[in-house]
Amino acid sequence: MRASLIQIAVEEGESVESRRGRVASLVREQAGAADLVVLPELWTTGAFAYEAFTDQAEPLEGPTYEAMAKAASDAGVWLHAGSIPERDPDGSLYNTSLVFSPSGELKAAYRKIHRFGFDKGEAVLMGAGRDLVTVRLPETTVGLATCYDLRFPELFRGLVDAGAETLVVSAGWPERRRAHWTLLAQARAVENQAFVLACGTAGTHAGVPQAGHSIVVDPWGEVLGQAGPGEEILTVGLDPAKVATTREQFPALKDRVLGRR
Ligand SMILES: O=C(O)CCC(=O)C(=O)O
Repeated sequence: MRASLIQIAVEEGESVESRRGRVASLVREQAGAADLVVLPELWTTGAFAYEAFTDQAEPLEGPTYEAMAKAASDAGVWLHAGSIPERDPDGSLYNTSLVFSPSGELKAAYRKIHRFGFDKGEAVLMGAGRDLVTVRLPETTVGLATCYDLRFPELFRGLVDAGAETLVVSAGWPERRRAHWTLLAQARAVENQAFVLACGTAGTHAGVPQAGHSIVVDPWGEVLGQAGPGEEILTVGLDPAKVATTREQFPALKDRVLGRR
């Protein structure tokens, strides 16, 4: 199985419409190169462009949904389309990730559970998701997480309990905490004996330089590939069977004592 993480630069100089078109083209270019394509968090607005959340919020089946469903089916790939600022029919906002099948059908939507910002930004502007979400691909079961979620190991353990073998993290992680990003991605892979595919953004928006350095880690904690700081497509080959062999050969998950389901 091949996965491409599209680490785009999110900058204010580019309109949301233009970025949406550019990202759709990049997804289409993955036809034949990847089975699964992953995009970052809130790439239409930027994860720190708080004012734009309200201005650019869209219904679940809004313009980003439409463009990404079409890009997935044109390319014939599974597409984790990153997240959008979703406006619920009741008016509240959520940071919602979308996963499309190669025929362009929505297979999963995940509302970010842990909102970032403490008492400001996303934490006050957006509602919190409540549900863990997994989606079955032909070769692996994917568990969904978004950015700040990476700091909460219990979410990932819950996804593993729900059958996840590949953990996809869509993010807009800032450069100033890049060391945490790499460390936590590896930790989540090792402790859950799962692949971690973590896709962030490049560039600077709302005055916050982004970390880039999207990363793919295997169930033994080995880094299969890591992007640099700029815009880049990171394509990595994965052997999905490595989850089962790692869990069989080093069965630490079976030795859980606390919180076991
Ligand atoms: O946890 C962090 O350091 C970054 C989190 C973040 O930027 C986000 O969730 O948008």
